[in-house]
Amino acid sequence: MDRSVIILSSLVAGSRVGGGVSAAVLTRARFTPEHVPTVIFGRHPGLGAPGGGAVPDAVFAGALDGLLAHGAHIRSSAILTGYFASAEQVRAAALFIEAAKAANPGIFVLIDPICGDGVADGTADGLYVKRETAEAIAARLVPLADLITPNAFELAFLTGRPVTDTASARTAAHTLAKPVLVTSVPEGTDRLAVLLTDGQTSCSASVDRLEGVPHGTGDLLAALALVARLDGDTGNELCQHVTRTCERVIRASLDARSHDLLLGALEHAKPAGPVQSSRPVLGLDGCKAGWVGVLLREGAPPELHLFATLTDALEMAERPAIIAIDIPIGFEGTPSGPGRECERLVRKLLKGRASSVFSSPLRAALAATSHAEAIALNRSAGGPGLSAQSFALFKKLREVDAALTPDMSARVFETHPEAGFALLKGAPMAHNKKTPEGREERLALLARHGIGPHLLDPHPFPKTRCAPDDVLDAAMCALTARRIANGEAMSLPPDPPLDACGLPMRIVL
Ligand SMILES: Nc1ncnc2c1ncn2[C@@H]1O[C@H](COP(=O)(O)OP(=O)(O)O)[C@@H](O)[C@H]1O
Ligand SMILES: Cc1ncc(COP(=O)(O)O)c(C=O)c1O
Repeated sequence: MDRSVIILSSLVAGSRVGGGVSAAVLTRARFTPEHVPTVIFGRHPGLGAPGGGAVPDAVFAGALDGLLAHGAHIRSSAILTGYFASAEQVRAAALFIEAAKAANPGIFVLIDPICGDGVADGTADGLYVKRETAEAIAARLVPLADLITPNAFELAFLTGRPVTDTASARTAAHTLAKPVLVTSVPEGTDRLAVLLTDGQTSCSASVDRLEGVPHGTGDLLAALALVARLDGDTGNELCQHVTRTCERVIRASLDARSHDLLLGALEHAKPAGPVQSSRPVLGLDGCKAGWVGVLLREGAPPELHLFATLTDALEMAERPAIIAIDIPIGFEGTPSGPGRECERLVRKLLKGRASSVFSSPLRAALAATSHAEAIALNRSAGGPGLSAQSFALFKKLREVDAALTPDMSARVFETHPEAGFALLKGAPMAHNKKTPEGREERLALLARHGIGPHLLDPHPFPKTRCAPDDVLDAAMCALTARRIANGEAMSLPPDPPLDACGLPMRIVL
């Protein structure tokens, strides 16, 4: 399976709705969209005559046959369906999904049963697609879904039950006997809830009901849910994440007085935020024993952890939502300057302590097994020689590089604790971190930001397993992880280049 996703939905050129929104969200999350349009419109039909028209049924079905012949369904991670122009298109989509599931049982099918909006009383008043199209979606597509994303009206239509609040939404959703993510469930008069239920458990998140919200929010939320699901999120984590991210995009669009959703606000390089800070965050630094971590959780004291491997940290039971790590992520093939761009930018911030920013080796040098070989490989790729200190980190660099994939870049971030301390203080630290004065000034800053001295002082580990400054650095990384989770962090550079493996080369502070 590769990271492609097949989208069967509208193509609305001028408005941020339909399959175009799904494709944009997936692209930002580094999936490759394969979009078969059901209609080609110039603008959203709600804004006036949309122009264009439906893709003829035979053309649509023919394109699906072509995709099957091309093996797209075998390579793809998921199929996402949305807006359909006819019942015949729905039937063709159902046959396509059946064939895809037969060939690739792991393929994930998300059905967004787009058919109407309005009073969710279980009747057909409020359908904006033809009734037979809506009925075909209910009869043919819903049974094939791994996740369904109706709004309150659509859930009521699919189940014949009124949906007036989260309790009635839950009852209606249970009758579908499938995981359902219901959007726009009224919660009193001034809030809207998103409810996720899988038959056994359910969870919800809610937002203020806002005026003048652009079209396309349902498409945005469904695509975000698909990305989250493919990245392994489930339950409350998924529900909170998609609701908050959708809210952020809506608010950014309203702030900019845009009639369309401003998808730039998604900024995949940055994490979703402001997220529920109840999700734990982890700061990590390499140490002799492996990795030392400081875990921050809302309402609980900070915790120290030692991990033998990075994978142990990534998979720890607390499942930190954001992990900030003091180790380079992403390597250049040929040098863009002295070190990666992010390292040059951080050096500028750290006048006086710029030597603490190490220049990463080039990717080719990572394979070296001796210092001499590392120097030779780095030079033959066009880079400078490498210090013994830098070669000493190679084992850790390789471990991180092997463990991370591009889809983890919304969870795992490279940071630089010296720059983090400088940001907290407003100036670079006065003393080297290995001196008693340097330790004192760092402990004091950490204590002021909620990581009290008792956790870190006296040094809690044998020095043969973890050095005192490693723990301070991990604590600083944890504070940065919390800034990232709260949407307060900055990425250097803001729009980072990707390395050959698709990893963003950035330092986040
Ligand atoms: N008026 C609004 N105020 C605040 N959030 C909204 C509003 N409209 C939509 N949203 C958010 O977008 C989500 C999806 O929008 P929704 O209108 O339900 O999709 P659809 O386009 O399928 O009808 C909602 O669950 C909610 O989180
Ligand atoms: C062509 C078309 N019309 C209407 C809609 C419904 O959009 P909304 O619920 O945002 O008004 C969609 C959503 O994808 C669409 O693609």
